[in-house]
Amino acid sequence: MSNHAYESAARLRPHRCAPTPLSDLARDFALTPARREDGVVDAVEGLEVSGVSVDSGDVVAGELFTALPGFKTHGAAYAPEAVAAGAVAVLTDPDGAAMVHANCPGTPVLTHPDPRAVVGPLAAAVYHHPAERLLTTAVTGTNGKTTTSYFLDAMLTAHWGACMIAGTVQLRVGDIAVESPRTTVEAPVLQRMLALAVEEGVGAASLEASSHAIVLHRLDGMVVDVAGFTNLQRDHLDFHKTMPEYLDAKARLFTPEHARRAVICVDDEWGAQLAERIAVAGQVPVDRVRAYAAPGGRDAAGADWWVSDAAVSMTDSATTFTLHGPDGQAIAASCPLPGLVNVQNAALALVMAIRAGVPAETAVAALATAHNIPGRMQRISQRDGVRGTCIVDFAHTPDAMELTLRAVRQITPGRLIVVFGSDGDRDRGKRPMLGEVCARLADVLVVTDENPRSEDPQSIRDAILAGVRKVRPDLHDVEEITTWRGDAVRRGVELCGPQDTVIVTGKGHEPFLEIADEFIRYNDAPVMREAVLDKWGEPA
Ligand SMILES: CC(=O)N[C@H]1[C@@H](OP(=O)(O)OP(=O)(O)OC[C@H]2O[C@@H](n3ccc(=O)[nH]c3=O)[C@H](O)[C@@H]2O)O[C@H](CO)[C@@H](O)[C@@H]1O[C@H](C)C(=O)N[C@@H](C)C(=O)N[C@H](CCC(=O)O)C(=O)O
Ligand SMILES: Nc1ncnc2c1ncn2[C@@H]1O[C@H](COP(=O)(O)OP(=O)(O)OP(=O)(O)O)[C@@H](O)[C@H]1O
Repeated sequence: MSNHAYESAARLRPHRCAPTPLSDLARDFALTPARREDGVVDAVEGLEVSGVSVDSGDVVAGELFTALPGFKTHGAAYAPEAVAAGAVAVLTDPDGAAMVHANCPGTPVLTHPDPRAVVGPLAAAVYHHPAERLLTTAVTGTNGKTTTSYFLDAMLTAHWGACMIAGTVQLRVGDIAVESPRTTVEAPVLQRMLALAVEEGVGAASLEASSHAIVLHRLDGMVVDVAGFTNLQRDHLDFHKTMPEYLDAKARLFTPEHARRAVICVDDEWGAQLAERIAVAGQVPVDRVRAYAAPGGRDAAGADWWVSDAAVSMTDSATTFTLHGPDGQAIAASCPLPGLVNVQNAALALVMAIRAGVPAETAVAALATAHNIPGRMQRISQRDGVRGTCIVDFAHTPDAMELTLRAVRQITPGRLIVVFGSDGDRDRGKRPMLGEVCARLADVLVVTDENPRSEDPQSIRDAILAGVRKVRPDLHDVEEITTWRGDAVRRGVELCGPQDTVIVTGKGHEPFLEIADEFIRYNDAPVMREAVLDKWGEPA
């Protein structure tokens, strides 16, 4: 998937970018013109660049190709492709320089001991520091980044007229929206998007910041106006090794190099620690938000903003709550997505928006309309006496599934139907666990395929069903759809009565099914929409 998405992200470039002399970049970023084997030093005088790329497949004429030493290979190996696409020069580390000299004899090379660390600030300079001309927010945390960043998108758009999005689901500037290759794109891609946003008169940007991105310098070179933290849960320990190390990565976002203000959810112990750390450092003003106390979490004491009276409305599936502020504010809000986790996301987004200068009433009104987040509790049909509630969601871990099903149960007077599967070539242990959670919390289970990849789909379904049988050997309402995921979604809708909810989980916004080594275009939302239309027709 990433390759398709990465190619399309190439469209998000400014139309004009005044070129920058390479010698200025060499001076400002301590880049050293490389010395060739014959002793001659590469000359950069008179050369100019009008863009930066770290991927050879992404280079357009006039750009500087930055060849990074990678985890798998060295970017210098791809310099010939970059030069063929029109790269003016190559920036790399001393190891890469020899490789580029050997393979691209006429191309000047600059070196830096750590090109990954310098490419963000360098790209910001080449694109003329676009972040300084926009209002920017960034959300980090294990869960809730996408949802919170879409709530912010709605709030910032309501106040500034338009907002750019860069996150897991989408890269969007003005009318151009493309699939996102990852949660946080490489620094040059981000800087280009910001430059395009400035050109297009887009006033604000809502970004997601993954911990990988923070560690790998993808956000270097810009200071976001308001950075927010949702929560920290066990994840990515292959990359960060321990939870404290994982928190350290997130904490870097809340330093003056990266953010002007911090808004931290202190519902879990990690958020509380982080807020404390930022307050002690005293460099970035911090607001603490308590939406609810997660197990091991703190109570309202120690929070600047806190939530009370959270209640689910059965009529429109929204959750209402009151957000109290440090100046005695009592802001009545309605979050269009069910569940306490979304109250956390909504409360965080409201405080971030208010700190970004959005009037509270504008932010509250925008939040109430923000129910159409692709694949995040996305409502395709709303219960109205005739039709049932139909939802597409992204939950794909046992914890997320549990939270999601509990939230959906609260808005379901009838039966809860879940359509789900589990990934192939990934964590096998979670398959029976997903089966167990669904068997405990739902009434009807439709088991299907997610991304079988190289595995036999039957064996994945069998593992899920073993989990189901372990906790509910008596459960009869279990169906296995072996043909095609779309058939399972249609079956779920077919089973859904007027008091029921059907939720399809696991793929959310994702636009492909990965079967064997093929990427097949597929998305749950349009399939469910078509099934809803076939069953009930257009809503009155
Ligand atoms: C672990 C990690 O983050 N790796 C990143 C790292 O890759 P790498 O060091 O392995 O790169 P490599 O394959 O060795 O290639 C070396 C260099 O050659 C370049 N290259 C490579 C091939 C080619 O044809 N042309 C070319 O120019 C690459 O762009 C790279 O700069 O540097 C590359 C760009 O320089 C990133 O694209 C790559 O992200 C990979 C694709 C990735 O999957 N990252 C994931 C783990 C990630 O970042 N995930 C987080 C979200 C996590 C979450 O919350 O779920 C995210 O922000 O999406
Ligand atoms: N605040 C939250 N706390 C815990 N779980 C959450 C929270 N918000 C959402 N979730 C769960 O996590 C899933 C993914 O939500 P979301 O996409 O907003 O998070 P994310 O951090 O962007 O994750 P990803 O990068 O994988 O998209 C949701 O389907 C929901 O089940």
